[in-house]
Amino acid sequence: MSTPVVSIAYHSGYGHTTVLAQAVRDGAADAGATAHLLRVDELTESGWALLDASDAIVFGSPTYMGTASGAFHAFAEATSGRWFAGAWQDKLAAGFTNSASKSGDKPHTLYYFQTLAAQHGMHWINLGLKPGWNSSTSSENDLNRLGIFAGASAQTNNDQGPEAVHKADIATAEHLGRRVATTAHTFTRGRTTLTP
Ligand SMILES: Cc1cc2nc3c(=O)[nH]c(=O)nc-3n(C[C@H](O)[C@H](O)[C@H](O)COP(=O)(O)O)c2cc1C
Repeated sequence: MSTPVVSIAYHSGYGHTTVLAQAVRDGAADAGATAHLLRVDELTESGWALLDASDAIVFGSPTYMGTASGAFHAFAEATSGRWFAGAWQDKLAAGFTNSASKSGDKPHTLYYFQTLAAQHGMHWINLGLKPGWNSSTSSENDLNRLGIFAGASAQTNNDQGPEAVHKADIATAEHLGRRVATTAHTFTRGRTTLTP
């Protein structure tokens, strides 16, 4: 049985989103995937080769000015050669983001990732969690405490460092990593049965 490969392609300006990227990686590894952590602003040829060989690519970026960071957008533009070649067609995709405000327009960053994935013909994996922290009996320690379905989201105060990333948001990112790895297992096994 082949082990699915999950790559996390992310940017982080000040380290907060790196904490989430590591959590996605840990969740994917916990669910039996080979997981690679790749900064999109430091991608080498071997990094691109890892992305090309991945079953799933998880996009991650802080939310800057209501969308992904400039560094992430530069990476997205650099994937256009893969778009022309259809190189990432039928890979799995998912995403995560972090911002300072509770909303901060961060769903838009995830919708942007969804659009990027769709342009490549990739299959989007959503978070698969009910919203937390939305009733009198729930708490900010709930998984998916920010109530966003498209991917994993985090809110970190703008006057605190990466150590302040909320534990519930880290757990939510780990959940996403496990979900991507589990789905990748299903896809890779399914493809094996379909290939003569
Ligand atoms: C240029 C810039 C733009 C930002 N825009 C937003 C924004 O639109 N919404 C928001 O809530 N926070 C915004 N922030 C705050 C960051 O999202 C927040 O500090 C985040 O934790 C940074 O993650 P990082 O450490 O991975 O770079 C912005 C920060 C910067 C530097």
